[in-house]
Formats: sequence, C-alpha cells, structure tokens
Amino acid sequence: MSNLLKMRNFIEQVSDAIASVLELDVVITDKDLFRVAATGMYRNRLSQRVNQGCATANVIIGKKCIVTASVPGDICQHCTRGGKCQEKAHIIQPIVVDDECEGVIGLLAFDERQKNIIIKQQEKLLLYTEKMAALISSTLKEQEILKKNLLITNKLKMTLNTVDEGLIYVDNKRIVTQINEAALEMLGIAEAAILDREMDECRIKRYVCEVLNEGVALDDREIVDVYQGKKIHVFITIKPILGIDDQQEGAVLILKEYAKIEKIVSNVTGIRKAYFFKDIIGVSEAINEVKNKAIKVAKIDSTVLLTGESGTGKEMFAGAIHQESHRSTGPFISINCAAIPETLLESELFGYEEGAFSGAKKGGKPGKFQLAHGGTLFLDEIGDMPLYLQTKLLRAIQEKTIDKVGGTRPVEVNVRIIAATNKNLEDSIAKGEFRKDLFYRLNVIPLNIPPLRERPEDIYPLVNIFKNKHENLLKKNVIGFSNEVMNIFYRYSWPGNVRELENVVEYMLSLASSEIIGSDSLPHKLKNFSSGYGGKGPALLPLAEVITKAEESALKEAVACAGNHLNDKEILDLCRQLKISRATFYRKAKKYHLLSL
Ligand SMILES: Nc1ncnc2c1ncn2[C@@H]1O[C@H](COP(=O)(O)OP(=O)(O)OP(=O)(O)O)[C@@H](O)[C@H]1O
Repeated sequence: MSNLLKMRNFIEQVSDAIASVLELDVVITDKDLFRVAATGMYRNRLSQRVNQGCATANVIIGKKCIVTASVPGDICQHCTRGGKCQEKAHIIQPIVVDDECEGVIGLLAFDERQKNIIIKQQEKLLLYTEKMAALISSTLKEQEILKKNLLITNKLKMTLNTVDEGLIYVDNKRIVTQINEAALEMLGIAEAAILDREMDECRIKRYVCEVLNEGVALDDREIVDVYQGKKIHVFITIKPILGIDDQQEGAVLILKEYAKIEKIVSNVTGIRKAYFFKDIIGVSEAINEVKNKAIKVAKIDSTVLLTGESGTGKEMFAGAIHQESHRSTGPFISINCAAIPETLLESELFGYEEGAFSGAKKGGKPGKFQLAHGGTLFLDEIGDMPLYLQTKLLRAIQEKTIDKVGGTRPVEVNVRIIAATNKNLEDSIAKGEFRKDLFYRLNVIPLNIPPLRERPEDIYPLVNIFKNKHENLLKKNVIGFSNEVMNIFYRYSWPGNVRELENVVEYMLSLASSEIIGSDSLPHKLKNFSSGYGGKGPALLPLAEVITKAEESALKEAVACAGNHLNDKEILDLCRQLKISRATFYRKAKKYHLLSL
C-alpha cells in the first residue's frame, strides 16, 4: 500500500480544500498510479489506475510539474486513451519526499470555463499546488518519523522487559516516565500505581534527589526497606540522563535484586555462607540429639547422608559439620544436583578439559570436586542425580580420583562428601532410580532432621531469632507476636519447615505497624488456617498449655545460651537475669529436664 493511500483521509481533505478554493477539479494519484482522492468526474473512479503513458505517469517518472493548456498536448502522445480523454487542460504537480515521487496533485479542467481559469491564473495555480504538494510531502515525512519512533519505542520497551534488572526512568521532577516489568515485580506494585507519579519510596527518593541535584551518578547502593507493604532488598545504581544539549533530562534507576545476585555468586562459586552449630537454633530433644550426633561425627572423615524434609536445615548441618571438622580451613563447596540441567551436571561436578565439547572454555574448567579439594563437597538433592552420573560419583568416592569430561588421566581428589536429600532413597532404589551400592557408600553416617511440626518447642526460639534478624534489617521495633499468632504457629503443620517459618516471620514484620504483631498480618494460607480458630479447624490449645510451652522454650533457650553444663555461680546468674528464685529454677529444671540437656 502506498504512503498516500495510508493517509487517505488526510489526502481527501486536502483535495476537497483545493477544489473549493480554486473552482477546479482535483485528483490526487499515488506512485502506483491509483487515484487516492478526487473531486468532480473522477470521484466515482477512485481506486482505479490511470493509464500508463498518461501525463500523470510521466510526472511521476520525471518528478517535474507540467502544465497542459490544451489537452491533448505533447505529453499525452503515449497515453493509451488517445483522443478519448475528457480533460480540456491540467496542471500536474509532483509530491516529492526525499527525492522520491510519492504521487501527484492534478488540477483538472473539464469545460471551457475551467480551462480559462488554468490558462489565466497559471502562475498563481502553480505556486498554490507547489505549496499543497509540499504540505503533503512534509506530512508524509512526519508520519515516517513517527513510525520510526514508534518502532524504536517498541523495541526499547521489549528490551526493557527482557532484562533481569529493574529499570525506572524519572524526569527532573522525579516523575516516573517509564518502568519495566522486573522493577514492578521487585517493588511489588502495578504499573498504574507508579507510572506518571512521583517516585515516593523514601530511600530510593532520597538517592534520586541526590543524583538529580548533584548531577553525579551513584553506584550499587544497598537498600533494605519496605515499599507498599513488600520488603525490598536491592542494589541500586542511578545515572543522570543528559539531553541533546547536555541538559539534564532526568535519571535512570537500575535495580538489582540482592537474592538473585547472592544466588548467582553461590551457584558459580559453589561457596556458601559459613554455618556453625551455634547457628542451628532449637531446644527440642529431637534437634539436640541430631546436633550432638553431628558434632561427634564432624571429627571423623566419613561420608554423611542428611535426610529430612525441605527447609529443615540440612544445608546448615552440612556447613556446621564442615566447620567443626579438621577440614574447616579447607573449602566448603556445595552443588544442588536438582537445580543444574542434566547436561551440565557432569562437567559442573567433574570439570572438563579444553576442547572437550563445542563451547568448552580455553584451558578447561575445574569441577566442584576439584574446587573442594582438601575440604568438603556438599551434594544437595542427591536423590535427583541421574543414574549414569551416580556410577561416576560412586567411582570417585571409592577411588578418590575423578575423570574430567574429555580428560585422559584420572585426577586425585581429597574430599569429604556430605550428601542430602528430602526423598526416601530406599523407595528410589526400589523404583530403580537410585543405585543401591551408592546409597550404602553415602549412608555411612545417616542423620535425619525431624520436621518442625514434630518439634514445636523449637518454634518459640526460632521465631525470636528470626524476629531479631529481620527487625534489624527492616529497621522495625517490634516486641513480639500476639498469643493468637503464637497459638496458630504451634498448631500449623509447617510443610516448608523452618524456611517457611522464617519467611512468615519476615513477611509479618514487613507488614507490622504495631509493637505486637497480630493475626491481621498473617499470610493468606495461615489466615485461612486461623479462620478455623475456635470453629471448624483444630481445637484451640488451653491457655495453660500455651503458657507452659512458652515457659519451657524460654527456659531451654536461656540454659542453652548460658552453655548447658552450668555451675552454681552460672545458675545464680541465670536466676538473677530471669528474675526467679533458685528454688523455682530447680523446680522448673526438673519439670522440663533442663539440666540434662
Ligand atoms: N535450626 C535452625 N535454626 C536456624 N535457622 C534454620 C534452622 N533450620 C533451618 N533454618 C533456616 O531455614 C532455611 C532453610 O535451611 P536449609 O537450606 O539448611 O534447609 P534444607 O533442609 O537444606 O532445605 P532444602 O532441602 O530445601 O535444600 C535457611 O534459611 C536456614 O537459615
């Protein structure tokens, strides 16, 4: 479709305007020889093609205006209509855009009166049609520029929405002019609630003001805050945007999510945060039993298999065992066998030699086994390892050597293996998904971490620890959770275990507006759970039982913090802090088996 045809409405308006001013008929024809707009005789011949070789076609080729005072003139000699043309005279003006003829404006005379107008007012008409052709030409150009701009904007929008970083553009008044999907997700906000409005998140606003006032970029500032009820933890870079004349036009904000950066660093290096046994919180007999056993086995170099539901703390235990072992000065390298695509897992674990496959790095790459040399290798989600790699892993454990992908000689490695799974490996063996011999190799020392619902005494100290941790991060001042909330915590089944509990505490703290956090801040699924409170749901615990549980947890935690094996002076000190008598302490110690911990 020609450019003139695309703007048919506008072209029709121009042709009507010319005709009404000049008392002549007008036809506007595009470069494909189609009549786009016309008045008079040609109005009912719109969208028809004019003859090849006619005056119009000649002007389109020659890009020069012609005046024929009496049709047929010289220019008509090749026209296929010959003497049948009804035109008596015409002026045909080309519409030229960037040296390309897009079409013509034709002023036509069909009778003697109109013919006289053309003859007598030729100069004036030429000037007028020239101006009209220029008007159409500039409008066509504007349309072209508009189309290009629209395309650039669309490409930009698509690019903005494919990047992982959050991007926000603000003008000099801090009004958000553009925001991508990643930024909306990080801020937990809908586009309509932020676009064309002032950037009002207080910490971000402060930094934006700084950049706009001083005109100097700001790099990777860490922000931990609550924005519209959602916790945000990001690194922010803000750069001023300069216009064509070097005037500041606003700023661009680049947000990188902390959790994503942490995950990338830990995935690439395999290095995890160091955990110690003191970080593993819990006062229940069950958790202390596992802890005590783990402390003992840390000293020997045997392979450990940690089992337990997701979020029970298997990775914490693996890290703590490493720190307590004679390998603590060596590396602790972790790999999640379920998170890495099967095709990459082998080279991630065992490394590869140069040229092992297309895309292999020059000089090859060491695998996690080699990186863990002299330390501990934590194989998380071992139950998801494909069978062919299980065979290779078994050989590495038995022979203490690994075969790199594309390698010709085995490489010696000195590594302690700790594996973990939330699957029942015996079931996997029965289904033929896990090698029995590997299972026995890994299961030298089995440690099972019980789910949180089986050790409710741990809930209170865990809630306390997480409250303190996130209270500081979120800069909130909270005393604690209401009895109703604690009661729900005790009765809920925690399918996501300690991880879920921590997430719930963090969520509730970010919403907290009072010192005691009530059930109104509970996340949806716990709120639903609480709607059964006293109704259809599980029965309420008697108040006395809640108090007893809280007292037991608080005392066990206090004794554990003081060091478990307390002498007389330490017990006296503890009683003073707890503001209870020695007799009361010993009575409760007996009741809750405090001193046998
Ligand atoms: N006893 C505990 N004391 C303090 N924090 C804990 C405890 N147990 C688990 N956590 C916390 O819960 C989260 C999950 O722990 P971890 O990753 O060790 O669990 P996991 O069993 O390895 O989970 P997955 O099977 O999903 O990998 C972590 O944030 C950890 O800090």
